[in-house]
Amino acid sequence: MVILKKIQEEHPLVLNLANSVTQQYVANVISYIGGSPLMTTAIEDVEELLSISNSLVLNTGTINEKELPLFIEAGRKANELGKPVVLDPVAVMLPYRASVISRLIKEVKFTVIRGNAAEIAWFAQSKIASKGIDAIEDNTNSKNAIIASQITGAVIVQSGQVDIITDGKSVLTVDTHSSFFKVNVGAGDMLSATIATFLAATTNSLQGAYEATILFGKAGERASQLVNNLPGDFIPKVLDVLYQFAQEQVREN
Ligand SMILES: Nc1ncnc2c1ncn2[C@@H]1O[C@H](COP(=O)(O)OP(=O)(O)OP(=O)(O)O)[C@@H](O)[C@H]1O
Ligand SMILES: Cc1ncsc1CCO
Ligand SMILES: [Mg+2]
Repeated sequence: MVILKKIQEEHPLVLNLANSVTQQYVANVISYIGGSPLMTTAIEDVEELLSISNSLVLNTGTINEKELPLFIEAGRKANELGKPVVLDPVAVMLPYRASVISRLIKEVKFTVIRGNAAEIAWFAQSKIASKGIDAIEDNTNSKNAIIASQITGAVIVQSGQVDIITDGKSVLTVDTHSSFFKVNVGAGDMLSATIATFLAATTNSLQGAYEATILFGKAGERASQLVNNLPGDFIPKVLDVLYQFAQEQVREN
């Protein structure tokens, strides 16, 4: 895990325009794996913060019309400064959100787009059954992810029972087995932030997204063994295991 080791040496700063539901989990996942999280909602602040950040996450889970200029400004400045940008397009299948993301992707070039099968299908101009933030059909097919990557120019991470990572040419998969990711709200937001932390420590976006997804999946598997068949302790256990994985890298240094 070369990139995880580099994160322990560099403690990259990851700037988040987060949703207002899962911010604490997102901040913690970045911190536990060795990064330094920072959240902002101020357009006045964003240029200064980006100049000291190593990557940016735009999570549109609770975005509104007033906040859209902040998201566009942050994404454009990150592009100008050559900092990687991850998009988490929460429930982009719903009409208002679709209009927001359409405007955002016109102005900002994304390094990685991470979403569930229904969200990624939207970028491929296709459709997968969904309800609100959730994909109902669990698509393990890479077709939409490949098309989405070719249309957007971003590396796509399509999360689900099997995670699919593609740059439109190569397709990598992560097939780990965790009991409680699906029911815990925010696991996807945490994965997006984990990916952004990895991108802050490598210039290889496909490999960075892949290694981040493996790490997160493995933490889920180990956490599943630590919980007593109930979901409430699952995310804290995932965070504990991620911390342990990161500390193993520190000890190896
Ligand atoms: N059916 C499943 N079985 C096992 N793991 C899953 C399953 N679906 C998703 N996951 C895992 O859950 C994590 C989050 O992915 P998911 O697709 O649920 O994101 P999401 O829908 O954006 O979640 P949220 O909106 O709650 O943040 C990933 O690590 C993924 O591998
Ligand atoms: C439940 C929910 N609603 C908007 S964002 C969010 C967290 C999952 O992304
Ligand atoms: Mg989500």
